[in-house]
Amino acid sequence: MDDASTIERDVTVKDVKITARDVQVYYGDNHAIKDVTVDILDKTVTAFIGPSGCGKSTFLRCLNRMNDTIPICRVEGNITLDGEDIYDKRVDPVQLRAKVGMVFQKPNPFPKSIYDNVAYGPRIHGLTRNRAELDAIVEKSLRRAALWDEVKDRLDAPGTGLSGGQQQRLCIARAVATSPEVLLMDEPCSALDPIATAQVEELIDELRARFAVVIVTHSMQQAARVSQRTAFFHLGSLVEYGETGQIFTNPRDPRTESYITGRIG
Ligand SMILES: Nc1ncnc2c1ncn2[C@@H]1O[C@H](COP(=O)(O)OP(=O)(O)OP(=O)(O)O)[C@@H](O)[C@H]1O
Repeated sequence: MDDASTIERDVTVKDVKITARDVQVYYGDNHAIKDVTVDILDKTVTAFIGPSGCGKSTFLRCLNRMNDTIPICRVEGNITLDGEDIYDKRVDPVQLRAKVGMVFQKPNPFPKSIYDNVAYGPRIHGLTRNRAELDAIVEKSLRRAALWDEVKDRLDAPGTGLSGGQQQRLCIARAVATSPEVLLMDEPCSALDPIATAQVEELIDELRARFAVVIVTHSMQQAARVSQRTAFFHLGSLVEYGETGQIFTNPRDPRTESYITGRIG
């Protein structure tokens, strides 16, 4: 076996966190995701890019069963997390979402204190035995979200009183507080100014030391800056998936090339 195939084999065996096989998603009669098969790697940032309406968010939501909450939405195919079928009847979607956390486009802190926003998940999942343990998780999560220094003196203040960028980092702290294994981010910077965007991008890079991160983004510059792997979607299909540098410098499919050079989208 040559070196290249050894490397490829190492990646597929050791580092795959999520597998998707022949995934179809329908909203009523609208076939929104067609035959998507992909392996998402652990400790890697994967970017989903593609023109508006191509299905990026829909596919992202399949990975923690958020589509279950949309009555007309139907998901077919197979998706596993660490080899376990996440659509198995025995899987509790609420538990799954603690393992596969999500951060949305618009920062959406609960109308609670900064502390309670972060403590919410550990409380409902019973992750701590006493206040000291909860305090420790809140501090660790806020540190991981690069927000601790800015809020440590006002943990009782409302989360909604923070700036947009701080609110988004609070939502990231809330998501990491349940010790997820995967973090899904749906255009997490689209409501942020350039400084807050840069902070969140830096944070994403740090988060990948611990988690698999999947980010939907409209910004190709952002995908190039933060991700190691990129998936290009078009009209509900996964057209091309590979190492980010290769996708942006040497795309194999003409549709990918048209998108990254600005001819479609
Ligand atoms: N809640 C929903 N109910 C019905 N149809 C939906 C719903 N969400 C998405 N769709 C449809 O599914 C298709 C894919 O939409 P989706 O939002 O996943 O694309 P996207 O690539 O994330 O788009 P954008 O970049 O504009 O956010 C579209 O045809 C859209 O109209």
